[in-house]
Amino acid sequence: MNQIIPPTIPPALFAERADAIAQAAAELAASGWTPATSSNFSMRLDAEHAAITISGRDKGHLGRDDIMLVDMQGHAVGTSARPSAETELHTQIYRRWPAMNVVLHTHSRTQSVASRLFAKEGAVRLQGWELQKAIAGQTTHDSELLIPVFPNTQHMPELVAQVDAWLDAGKPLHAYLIDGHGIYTWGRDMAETRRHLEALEFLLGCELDLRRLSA
Ligand SMILES: CSC[C@@H](O)[C@@H](O)C(=O)COP(=O)(O)O
Ligand SMILES: [Zn+2]
Repeated sequence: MNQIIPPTIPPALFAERADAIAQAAAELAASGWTPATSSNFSMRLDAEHAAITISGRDKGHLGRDDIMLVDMQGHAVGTSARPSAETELHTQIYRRWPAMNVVLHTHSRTQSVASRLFAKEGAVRLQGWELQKAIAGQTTHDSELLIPVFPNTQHMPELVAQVDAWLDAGKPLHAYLIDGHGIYTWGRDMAETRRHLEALEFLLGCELDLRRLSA
């Protein structure tokens, strides 16, 4: 893949972010959270650009050549490669929150099953779990942490509009599920975003267990 890097972006920065994405993706894939080329990952490079996975690549075996540049409207920059089909969901996060620098999207079995089970209720309501405090800004297990479940669609502007509507209603958002699809979460850096993803995977698994055991 021939990636031309704009002069305002240090090539070493792109390489560092691409390596960080590839490493995180390999670890998440090893956990079985990225089956069959699913999932996508990105990191902000500056106010105008993000590095993101090229569409359709095996997320367990990414190299620098599998990561490309996009602008904050989700358009490819300096390459004819095709960015993730879900790029607009990443750039929406970067546009809305200048402090957010990483977006991770995975398709684990737990995330997928939870998204279907809780779709009718429109959200997973997390309360009483100590691990809620792994989410930035959450200080107690007593708070209610809502993870919305948005209907799936192949038309990204519809998904973007659903997320915008949630945020424009003033509701807090740290992550969302897409029905029958997977989870999106984000953070200020890779470590924080991985922590969010791991905590949510654990919490969704606990909620599924509770439903199963109380059935
Ligand atoms: C392989 S099915 C999953 C895809 O449709 C999509 O949801 C996904 O997560 C990966 O798409 P991609 O375009 O590779 O970023
Ligand atoms: Zn997906």
